[in-house]
Formats: sequence, structure tokens, C-alpha cells
Amino acid sequence: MEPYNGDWMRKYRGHCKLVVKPGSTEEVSKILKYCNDNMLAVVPQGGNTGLVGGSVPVFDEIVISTARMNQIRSFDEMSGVLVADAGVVLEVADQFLAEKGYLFPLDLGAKGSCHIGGNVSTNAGGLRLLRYGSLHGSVLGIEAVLPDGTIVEDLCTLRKNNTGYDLKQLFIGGEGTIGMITAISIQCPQRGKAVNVAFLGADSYEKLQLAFREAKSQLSEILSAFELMDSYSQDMVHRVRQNKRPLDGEYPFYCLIETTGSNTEHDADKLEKFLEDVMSKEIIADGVLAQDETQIKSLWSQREGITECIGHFGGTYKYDVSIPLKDLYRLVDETRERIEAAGLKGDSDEFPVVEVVGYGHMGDCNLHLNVAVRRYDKRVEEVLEPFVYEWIGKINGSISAEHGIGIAKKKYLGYSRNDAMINQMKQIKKLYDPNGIMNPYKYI
Ligand SMILES: O=C(O)CC[C@@H](O)C(=O)O
Ligand SMILES: [Zn+2]
Repeated sequence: MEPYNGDWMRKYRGHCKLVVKPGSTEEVSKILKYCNDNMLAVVPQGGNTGLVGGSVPVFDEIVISTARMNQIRSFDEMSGVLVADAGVVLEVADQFLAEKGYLFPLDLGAKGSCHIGGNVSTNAGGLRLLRYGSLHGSVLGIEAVLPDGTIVEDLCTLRKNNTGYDLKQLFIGGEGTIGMITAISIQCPQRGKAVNVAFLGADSYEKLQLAFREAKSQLSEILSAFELMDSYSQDMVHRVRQNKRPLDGEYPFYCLIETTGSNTEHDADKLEKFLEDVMSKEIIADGVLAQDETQIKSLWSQREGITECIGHFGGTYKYDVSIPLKDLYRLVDETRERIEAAGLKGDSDEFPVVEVVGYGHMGDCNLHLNVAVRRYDKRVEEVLEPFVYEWIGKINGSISAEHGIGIAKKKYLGYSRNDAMINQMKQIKKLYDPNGIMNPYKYI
């Protein structure tokens, strides 16, 4: 039961005694009907890589795993529409598409274990939302099972479909609270043949913002990622991996820029010119361009590896938030000041906090504020919460950009949603799940 009861951050732990692994939508339907008739609570679970405790039980809820529902149902090579079971691993879906010259329009660090059904239920954002948009746009249809066993079959394969309320949107980001997604249809873009990556260092957050503006204007249609990393996050990666840093010098801020297009020479030329320009204007202090596939992977791992390296020290308090760009990094500075003022951060074992770091998807105004700790500690939590959420609320940001609500943010929803909205959400929950068996104690 161990892997089904605990999340990978070792922060949330349930006491479930039963895991069921249906092999088909019909089996999910029978299970849910039985559970609903007998008032048994359930937790749908995919790869269990979530970061807000949404996919593990709180008490003894029954886990319904999508692990055995892992078939690609169809792929249309003309339209690029993929129809697949919820339990297909994201990387497996992407590799399948790669062979056909296409790409899954979502990519994230946990791709080797997360399931596409879980991605859609969380409305995961990932590393290239800037280019390919949100799942609310690319998911064309879903198949889901309601708590009473009803199968909602809406695996539409068309982009345009204005026929009444767009009900699938409730399941995208619904975190399994109104039904369980069993399959999805999704619009996949062509895989760009030319991928280039640059890793840049900047002397200030202001300069990084200027670099972002230039990147949008000079790289325009080929820009596929613009990721932010502060020096603290890179120090953590270095401490854990002891690897050679990408740049010779050290800078307070770094960014990773990726371009994806169809013409290698044209794209490389554009990126080189951009680099020359931002360096000559002293917007960027130093930069390196990946020369081959291996270097592309190693530069990306400086960014994708942050979560894992930070976790290495013990635990992490994670805040996945949206903030208008100009204020985005201020939250990290202010949080670090508070933690230091409370005397909670230090190099030796007596201090719970190792470091306060900021990184994320700058292109989408999405900050990951992470507080790496040697152990979870109430004193740290009290300094962080509700401070972080109040800060976000005041600035009209979002307390959950891409990781969802789960158990971690349930009580803070009011900082991003007003009473009228929360009431509507409660009504929807009641309508779909009157017995409250679907992923209870979370979300709403
Ligand atoms: O661990 C985190 O806080 C962020 C994880 C993920 O969303 C990322 O962007 O790397
Ligand atoms: Zn992220």
C-alpha cells in the first residue's frame, strides 16, 4: 500500500487499505457505482506525482488507480488528434507521437511517471505552456465516469464545437472531485525539427524582464520556453550534483530560452543574433548556446532538476503561484527576509530551513517559490502561511498556477476566488457528487 498512501514529497500520508486497478472504463463505472451506493469514498490516482496532496487519501479512502488503463486508442496523422486512456504515461504518449512527427502539447519534469489523465485532472501547465497553451485549449474531449457510474463519453476530435456548455472544462483541473477521467482526446502540434537552447545569466531581475521582452519580440514565433532560475536554485543543484556550471561566472538570475521551429539555420541564426543584441545592450551578462542534443539536455536539467535537488535536503514547502511579472520575484525576497528574521535559516542541523529559492515559468508569470527544509516544522509553516497567500491575494495573483488545490490549498481558496465563485463551485460539486465520495476533504 505504501506508494499509494504517500506522496513523493513525503508530506501527505493516507491510511487506505484498498487499491483497485480497473482495466476499462466499464470497470471504473462499476466500481464507482458500488462505492456511491455504499457511501465509500474514493481517490482517483495516476502517477501520484502531484505536489498538493490531491492524489493520496486523507483517511482510508479507496484508491482507484489508472495504472492498467494505458492504451493509446487512436491517432489521426492528418489532424494530429490523439485519443488515449487516462493511465498512459506522459513520456510514453510523447514518444509515440515523436515517431509520427508530433508532440504532446505538455511537458514537465515528472513526465516519466505522471499519467496524462492526472495531468488533465490537475490542468498541469509545464515547461512550454508559453508556446502550446493550456490544456483547457488543447484537450478536445474527455471520457469520464461520474460517481453514480454514468459514463460521460465526449471524446470529441474537433477543435470547434460550440454546442452548449463546455462541460469537459469542469473535469480539466477538477482534480477528480466530480468524476474520474478515463480517457482524453487532445490536439497535438507537429514536432519542430529545429530545437535550440540558450542559458543566460543576468545581474538583476529587472534585466531578466528586459531579456524576456526582447526574446518575445526578436524570437517571436519560434520561442518555446522562457524559464527563470535564481542563483539560490542553481546553488542547490550544484550542491547536490557537484556538476560543472553552464556559465563560468555566477549571477543572481539565470534564464533558459528554448526555440522550436522548422529551419535549423534560420532558428540558430535568430537566437545568435538575439544573444549578441542582449549582450551588447548589457541586458544579459553572459550566455551559452547548446551545441548539440547532449548540451540541450544538460542545460534543461539545470532547470528541470531543481525540484529533485531541493527535495534532497529533506522536505520542501512549495508555493506555485501566478504574479504579475514586475512583482514576481519580490515575493521570494520578502519570504527569505521573513524566514531569516525568524532565525529559522542556517547551515547547521539546528535550523529547519536550508534555503528559500525562486524559479519557474517566467513566460507565463508562474513562480515556484520553494522553501527547502531539513524537516517539516510548524514554526516555518507559521511564518509562511497565510503570509504567502495574503501577499498573493493583495496583488490579485493566483494561489495556484498549475499544481492545483488538493489538500494543500483548500483553505486558502478565498485568497483567489470570491464568495460567489466558491458558492458556484460548491453547487457544482453537490450536483455531480451528492454523496461526496469523490476525492473528499480536498479542493472545495
Ligand atoms: O517543485 C516545484 O515546486 C515545481 C515543479 C514543476 O512545476 C516545475 O516547474 O519544475
Ligand atoms: Zn512548474
